[in-house]
Amino acid sequence: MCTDPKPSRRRYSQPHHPATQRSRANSQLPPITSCRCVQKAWLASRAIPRRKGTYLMPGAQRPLNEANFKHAMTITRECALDLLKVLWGIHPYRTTLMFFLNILRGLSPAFRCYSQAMIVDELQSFITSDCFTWSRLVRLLVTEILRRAFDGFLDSFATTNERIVHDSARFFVEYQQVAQRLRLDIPTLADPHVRDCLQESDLFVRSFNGMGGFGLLSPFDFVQILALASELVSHIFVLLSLTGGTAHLGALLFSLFSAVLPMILDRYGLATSQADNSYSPQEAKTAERQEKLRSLAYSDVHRSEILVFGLGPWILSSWSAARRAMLTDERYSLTKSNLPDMLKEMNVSDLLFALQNIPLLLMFQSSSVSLGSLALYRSSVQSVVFTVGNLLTTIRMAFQGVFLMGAFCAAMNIQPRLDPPDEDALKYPTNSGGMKLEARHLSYTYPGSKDASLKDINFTLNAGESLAIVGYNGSGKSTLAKVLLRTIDFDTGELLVNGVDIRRLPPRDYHRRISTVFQGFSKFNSTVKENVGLGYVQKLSSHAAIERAIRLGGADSFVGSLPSGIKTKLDATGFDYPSCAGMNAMVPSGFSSASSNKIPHGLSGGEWQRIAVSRAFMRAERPEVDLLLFDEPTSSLDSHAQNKVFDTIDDVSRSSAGKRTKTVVFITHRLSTARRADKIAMMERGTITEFGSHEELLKRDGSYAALYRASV
Ligand SMILES: Nc1ncnc2c1ncn2[C@@H]1O[C@H](COP(=O)(O)OP(=O)(O)OP(=O)(O)O)[C@@H](O)[C@H]1O
Repeated sequence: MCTDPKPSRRRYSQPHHPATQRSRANSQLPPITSCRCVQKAWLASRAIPRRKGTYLMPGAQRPLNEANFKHAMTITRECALDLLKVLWGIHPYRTTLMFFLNILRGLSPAFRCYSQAMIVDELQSFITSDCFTWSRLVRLLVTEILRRAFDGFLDSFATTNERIVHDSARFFVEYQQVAQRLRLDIPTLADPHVRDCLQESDLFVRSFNGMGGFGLLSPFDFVQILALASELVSHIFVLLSLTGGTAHLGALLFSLFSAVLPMILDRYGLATSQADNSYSPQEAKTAERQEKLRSLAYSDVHRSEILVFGLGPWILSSWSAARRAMLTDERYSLTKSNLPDMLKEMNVSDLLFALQNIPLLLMFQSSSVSLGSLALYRSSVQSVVFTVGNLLTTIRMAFQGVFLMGAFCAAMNIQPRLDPPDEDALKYPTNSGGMKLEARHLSYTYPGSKDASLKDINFTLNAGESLAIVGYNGSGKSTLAKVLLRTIDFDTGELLVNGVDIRRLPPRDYHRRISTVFQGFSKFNSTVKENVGLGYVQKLSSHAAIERAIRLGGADSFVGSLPSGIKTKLDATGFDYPSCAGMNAMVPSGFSSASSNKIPHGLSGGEWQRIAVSRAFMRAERPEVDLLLFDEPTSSLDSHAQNKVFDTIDDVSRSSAGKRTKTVVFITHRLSTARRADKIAMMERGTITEFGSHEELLKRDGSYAALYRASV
């Protein structure tokens, strides 16, 4: 796996001992294992033999072979017990109770059979002999009723208890999973193994639904094995007490064999259902494509483009090609006739099951045998066969569950790649007057790309200076912005922030010092208030702060006229509803304005951009913010609005005395705006070819001067 956890490092703070379950669940997971062997075992279990570099799809069943058995053992040894201990710690009493109740539940079927056999015996003696007593029959019936009542009570109590344990455990693991997802940065998430690991970890989290929900087993479901084992032991005990001869023992072994036989066939690759294993990466791709095309056909978001570009027939034919390919594959695997299928056709298990009646005949020959004993014998044999089958299935599911658990443990140990190791981490070096940036020979190639998007970038931007990055499309401006924002790393070179290597600054701390507008900014399907307030969540409930940010971003001009002002819900997709205006017209006249206000309101491109700029201003004025980085913040705005935004950026970056207190970097294609900056970086083919003030670059009469002349 691509991550490089250092075993010596403590990754999670130890949970304190909170009194409530909620705070326990909110605490961080103590380190389960930092052993790389879990990651290695998990990854190795996914490798497809003889196809180097190819892996099973996330969630696919691991073949039951020796290598995987060893991997399962490693995972169990390294993380199962630790994880169970952590989960047990959430509800120690209830979890212990759950274990006992499951064993008790396992014993109850044998008691049931025994009790019913006694009633049958009593009835038999009523019909055939005179040693029958009513009082004994009534006693047996009352005992049976009480037993049933107790069974019912035990069952509902055990189920409720189990649900409480599972729910808390589920919340706990879900919480860890979400927290870990939020910790991970873009380069880490770009790794396909990390994504697969998180996906399998998600499946593990979902398994906490109780009793094999989603067909998966959570560690708590392992108690099922205990319950089944105790059920098996109790039935065997009943059988042994009923029979003694070797003929009966032989029949018993025969019964067990009949239950185990299908699993043996399976073990040697003669299984009848290999669906998951035969799901090759190519088939998975076809399935994914089919699903994507189906979603496209159903999508409202892309409806306009589908209509205007006439994509309907293409979607339909592509979908049907993918679907047909899948159906053909499925049909092919179904028609493949082999030995197990033939054995299945012959219903071997049923045949063996029929033979189990032989000892019944043997018993019948014995004159002393009672009807109840026969019934008890018959039901016990059937229960043994059924329980052995269940036990083997549960063990197989548990075997698969171990790998999902391994994925969870491995996922919890993934380190965000941009986080510096604890021993190297430095605090952000504060600097009055903004952030000083020094780039030395920076280069970067996107994963999977052949060409570098950044090549040998060099510049120095002093604290409080402003820099405009200009250049042709695809010249690397946004990539440089991402590097400066520390959302991606660089391959070679050095980037100093206030004299300190940016790689030694924890990104979370560094990001507190920045406010930004991304080129492809987010549009949240929420209210104006939240769309803006998310720029500084600490002030999300402050009306005044949000209104100020809206004013600074120039969004007040239209927000005031929205149906519910800043509480208006915005339609982020733009096309999710037939049309907001249309919808308003469709609302029956009797509807109150309140209900029509619930319909998300659409915005124009420029209006959305003002919302994004307002979001950046929500945080930009904070004293801890040293860098304002705006990637084409005004590309959709008219010239007047554009100037206003840049005037505001200038105001916000200065103290009340007019001194620059924040460094400003902005990317723009409008060179009339770029000339406002102290420095301009002209980018071409991934590198800065010219750097200096507007006047200096004009004097130089190079690419910038040519671009400037072309634009004015
Ligand atoms: N995620 C990515 N994966 C691979 N290559 C990428 C990725 N993003 C950008 N690139 C490539 O990197 C190069 C620089 O892209 P970048 O977005 O930085 O250009 P830009 O100067 O901001 O362009 P524009 O002016 O059009 O916004 C381009 O060749 C682009 O194709």
